[in-house]
Amino acid sequence: MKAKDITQIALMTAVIVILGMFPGIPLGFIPVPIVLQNMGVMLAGALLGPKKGTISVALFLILVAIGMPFMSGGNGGIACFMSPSAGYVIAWLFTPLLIGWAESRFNADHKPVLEFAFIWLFGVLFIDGVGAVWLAFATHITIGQSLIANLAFIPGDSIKTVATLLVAQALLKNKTVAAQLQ
Ligand SMILES: O=C(O)CCCC[C@@H]1SC[C@@H]2NC(=O)N[C@@H]21
Repeated sequence: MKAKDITQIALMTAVIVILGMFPGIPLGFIPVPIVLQNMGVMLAGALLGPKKGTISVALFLILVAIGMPFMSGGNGGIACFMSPSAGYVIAWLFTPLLIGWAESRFNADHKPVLEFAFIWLFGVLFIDGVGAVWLAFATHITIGQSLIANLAFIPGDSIKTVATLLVAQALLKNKTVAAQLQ
């Protein structure tokens, strides 16, 4: 791995940390807040691809696991992987892999409609689905109830998908940036 790859990974991890500085918005009816951090995870897949994107999210999760207060609201530590939100956080690790794989396999020229579809499928539906199943077990509600409650995340997460797409498309349009990201 080259120095530029390590720099890109570290920068993406920093972006996810910075997005965690925005406090979560509690929903009240489930113990999972609306956060911005999942947008960083989408961006990791859309910009860095499956390998570097996954490493950047893994690095973020390792920092959280060893106690860095990098989750929304300043949370950190191994408890973050056992809380009612843990399903989402664990799904974050696989999201860049899925988005990056789908993009490189089916959308190498970054057509916006397809890119939106892949980010939404793996950055919204996948994360919210895994998170909902874990949440059901953690809070002793049915999976159906949990899935219905999770619908509350879909509008905001869809807006984050559009924002991710716009940032990724703008950066990849620049030939120098695109060449660096290869
Ligand atoms: O800070 C945490 O403990 C993790 C919060 C996870 C929040 C999830 S990510 C997907 C969905 N969209 C949101 O805005 N919030 C939830």
